[in-house]
Amino acid sequence: MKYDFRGAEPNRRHIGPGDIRAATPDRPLVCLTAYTAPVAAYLDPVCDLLLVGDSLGMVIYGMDGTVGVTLDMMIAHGRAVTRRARHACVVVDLPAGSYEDGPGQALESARRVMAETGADAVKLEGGIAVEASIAALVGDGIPVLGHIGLLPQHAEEGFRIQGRGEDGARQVLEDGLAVERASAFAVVIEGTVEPVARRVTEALSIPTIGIGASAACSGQILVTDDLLGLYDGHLPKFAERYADLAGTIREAAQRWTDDVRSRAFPAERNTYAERPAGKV
Ligand SMILES: Nc1nc(=O)c2c([nH]1)NC[C@@H]1CN(c3ccc(C(=O)N[C@@H](CCC(=O)O)C(=O)O)cc3)CN21
Ligand SMILES: CC(C)C(=O)C(=O)O
Ligand SMILES: [Mg+2]
Repeated sequence: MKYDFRGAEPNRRHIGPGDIRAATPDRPLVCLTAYTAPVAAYLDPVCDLLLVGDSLGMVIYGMDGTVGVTLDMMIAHGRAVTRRARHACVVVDLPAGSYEDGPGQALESARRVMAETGADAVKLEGGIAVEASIAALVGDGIPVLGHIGLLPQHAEEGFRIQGRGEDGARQVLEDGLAVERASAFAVVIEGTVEPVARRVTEALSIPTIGIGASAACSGQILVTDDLLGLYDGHLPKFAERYADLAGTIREAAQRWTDDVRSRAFPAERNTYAERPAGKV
C-alpha cells in the first residue's frame, strides 16, 4: 500500500532499504544516529543510513534509559530529520510501549511514523518475540530494520553484553534468524561478543549493522553524540570519540560571557543604526 505523507514530504532519498539490503562486504555500511534537522543535514551526505534512535531519550532529554520515550517524541524528531535527509536511508525507532502488544499495535504505531515523518523504515527491538509483528509491517509495505543482542528497552538490570556462553549465543542467533524470516531488510546487532556477531553475520542473508558487536558485522552504527563528544553521560566501551564538542561549547560560552562582561559584545556590526547605511 502507498502512504499519503500528511504534511511530510514523500521520501525521495537516494539510498532506500533495498539498497541497504543489497550491501556487499567490500563496502561496510556506515550508519549514525540523527535527532535534529541540522545534524541530519551534516551527516546525510556521508552516511548510508540515519537512525532516529530512541537513545534520544538519554542523549538529548537526559533520561536514565530509553523506556520513557513516546511515539510522539519519535515522530517529532523523525520529521525534523526527514526535512534534511535527501541521500541516506532514514529509519525511526518504535519506542517502548508502542509495539509489544502484538502485530495490531505495531502496525498502528508504524503506520503513524511512516505517514507523519516520511521516513523510509522503522526499527523495533527483539527477534523471536517480535517476528510476527515485523512480518505484519513488511506485509503492509513498511520496511523494517531489526535489532537483536542488547535491547535497551528491556535492559531492566542495566546494559549488559549479550551472547556470552552457549545459551546466550544461541539466543542471539535464533533472534537473528527470526528477524530474517520476517523479511527485515537488515538487522542491528548491539552489545555482543565477536564470535556471535560473526556467526550471525555468516548465517544471515541480510546485512548486520553492529554497535558494540565487533568488526565482523556488515556495517557499523554509533550514537552521533558519542562520536562528537557531546553526550554528558557514561560512554560505553564500544563508543569512540572523534571530536570534543562539549569542550567547544564550553569554550565558546566562556568567551562570549567574557565579551559581554567587558562590553566587547555586541560590537558595531551586531548593532542596528537609526537608518540602514547607504539609504536615504
Ligand atoms: N549515548 C548513548 N550511546 C549509546 O550507544 C546508547 C545510548 N546512549 N542509549 C541507548 C543505548 C544504551 N547503550 C549502552 C549504554 C551503556 C553500555 C555500557 O556501559 N556497557 C558496558 C558493558 C557491560 C558488560 O560488559 O556487560 C561498558 O562498559 O561498555 C552499553 C550500551 C547503547 N545505546
Ligand atoms: C544504538 C542504536 C542502534 C539505537 O537503537 C538507538 O540509538 O536508539
Ligand atoms: Mg534504539
